[in-house]
Amino acid sequence: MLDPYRSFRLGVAGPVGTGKSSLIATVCRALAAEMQMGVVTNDIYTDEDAKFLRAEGVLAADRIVAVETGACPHTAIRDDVTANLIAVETLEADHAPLDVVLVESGGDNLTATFSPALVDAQIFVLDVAGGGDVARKGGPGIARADLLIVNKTDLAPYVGVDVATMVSDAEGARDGRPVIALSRTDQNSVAELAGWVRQSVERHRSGEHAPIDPGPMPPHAHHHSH
Ligand SMILES: Nc1nc2c(ncn2[C@@H]2O[C@H](COP(=O)(O)OP(=O)(O)OP(=O)(O)O)[C@@H](O)[C@H]2O)c(=O)[nH]1
Repeated sequence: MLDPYRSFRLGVAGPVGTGKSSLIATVCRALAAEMQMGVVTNDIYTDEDAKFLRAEGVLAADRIVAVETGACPHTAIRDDVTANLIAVETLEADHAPLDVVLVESGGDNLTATFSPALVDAQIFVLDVAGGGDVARKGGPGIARADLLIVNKTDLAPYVGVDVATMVSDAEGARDGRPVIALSRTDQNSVAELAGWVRQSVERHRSGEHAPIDPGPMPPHAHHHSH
C-alpha cells in the first residue's frame, strides 16, 4: 500500500519564460480548495519564483519553498536530486498529508526533464511565443513528458501562430500522450488542466500510474566558473 504521507510529486519543466510559475499558480488557484498542496521552486541564485508564487497568494506562504541550485539548475532536477527531495519530503512532513507537491524546474535555457527519482509525473511547458514549429523539434520533454502544454494561446494571433497546427504537431511527436492548449485567461483550458491533475493524483493513489523517465537532454557542457 502507498504511504499515505507520500504526495503525488508533479514536475513542471520547459524553456525560460514559457509560463511555468504562472501555470503552477493557476493549478493551485483551481485545486487548493479541494486538495492539500505544496510547491518547490528551483532558481539559480535567488528565490524569485517562490516569491512570485507567495505574492499570488494561492497557497499559505510556508507551503512554497525554494531550492537554490547554483550554476546548473538542470543538474538539481535530474542528476543530483538530493536538495529537491529533501525540500519535497520536508513539505510532506510539515503539512501532512499533502495530496500533491508541484516542483518547478529552474530557469536555464536547457530543456531538462526531471528524474523519476524526484517526481512521479511531469508537465512540459511550451508557449506560442516560442514559435509554431518548436513542437515539431521534439526532444525528451516534448516527446515523453506525461503532459505537454502549449501555453499562452491568447497571444497566438499576435505572434502569427496557429494553435490547432501547433497542437497537432505536438501530438504527432508524442505517440498519443496528452497535449493541452492553455491560457490562464481561458477558463475551459484551465478546467481541462485541473482535470488532468485531479485524475493523475487519483491514478497515483490507486497505484495505476507508473512514473517514466522521458530520457536525458542532448549532450551539453557544464561551465564551472567558480
Ligand atoms: N498572455 C499570457 N501571458 C502569460 C500566460 N502565462 C504566463 N504569461 C506571462 O509570461 C511571462 C513568463 O511567465 P512565468 O510564469 O514567469 O514563466 P516561467 O516559465 O516560470 O519563467 P522562468 O521561471 O523565468 O523560466 C510572464 O510575463 C507571465 O505573466 C498566459 O496564459 N497568457
